[in-house]
Amino acid sequence: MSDDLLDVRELVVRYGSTVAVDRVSFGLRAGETLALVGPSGCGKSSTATAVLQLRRPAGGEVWFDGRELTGLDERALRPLRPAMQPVFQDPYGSLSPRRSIRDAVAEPLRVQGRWDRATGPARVAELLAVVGLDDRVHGGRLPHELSGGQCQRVGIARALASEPKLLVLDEPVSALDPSVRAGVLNLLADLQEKLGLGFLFICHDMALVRHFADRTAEMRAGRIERISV
Ligand SMILES: Nc1ncnc2c1ncn2[C@@H]1O[C@H](COP(=O)(O)OP(=O)(O)OP(=O)(O)O)[C@@H](O)[C@H]1O
Repeated sequence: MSDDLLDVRELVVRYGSTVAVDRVSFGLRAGETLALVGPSGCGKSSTATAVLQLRRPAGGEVWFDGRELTGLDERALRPLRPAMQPVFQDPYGSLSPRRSIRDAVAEPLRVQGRWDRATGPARVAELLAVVGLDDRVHGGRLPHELSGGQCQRVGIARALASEPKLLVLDEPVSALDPSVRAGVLNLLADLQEKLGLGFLFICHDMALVRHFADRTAEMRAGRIERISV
């Protein structure tokens, strides 16, 4: 075990006979951003979903916050899952189209048994405020009544509701208008500084990665070729 928040060792992901991730290893400290970059199909998203244990890896180890996850069954994983949260590329696709923004942010609290009728609504308003949205203005709206950038902020608020230590950001601004990308990235950077979050940041835009990441892991054909600072 290392001091890293996340320590991935020799990770292997297979789809049938396709080896999508081939013995990938990296570490990530609290408060750090590690970018995963590389051409389409090189295995970035497969690495992310295997780290999150959304798809169980075929081999290797994933140490998260001092626990090895690949050996745990679903029941043992359940209490650990809130601490590692994904934020996906498509802000609308991550939200239920018929559920209000307020409900979307409240859902993780309810699912995790942390909803309190007295304090829950204020907690939701607080989470929306953290991501720059106003519960009174935006809380009652449906996802299609928000902009892409605002929707992605809701996705981030939902992730924060679980009080995570790690965010796995899979192309979080790629679907957004260039004019709103910087705002969302600045928000993420502020949150990281305030909360000490670790970010595994999947991105294909090298200019953005250079600006945003502490270290960059370059993937090709399922393998990490190098990790640079
Ligand atoms: N559900 C799946 N079933 C079969 N093969 C898959 C599946 N998901 C991914 N693959 C394959 O695994 C390899 C890695 O895909 P992955 O989506 O992880 O790459 P990526 O680097 O994230 O690509 P992109 O940048 O285009 O999202 C590719 O060859 C892909 O075709």
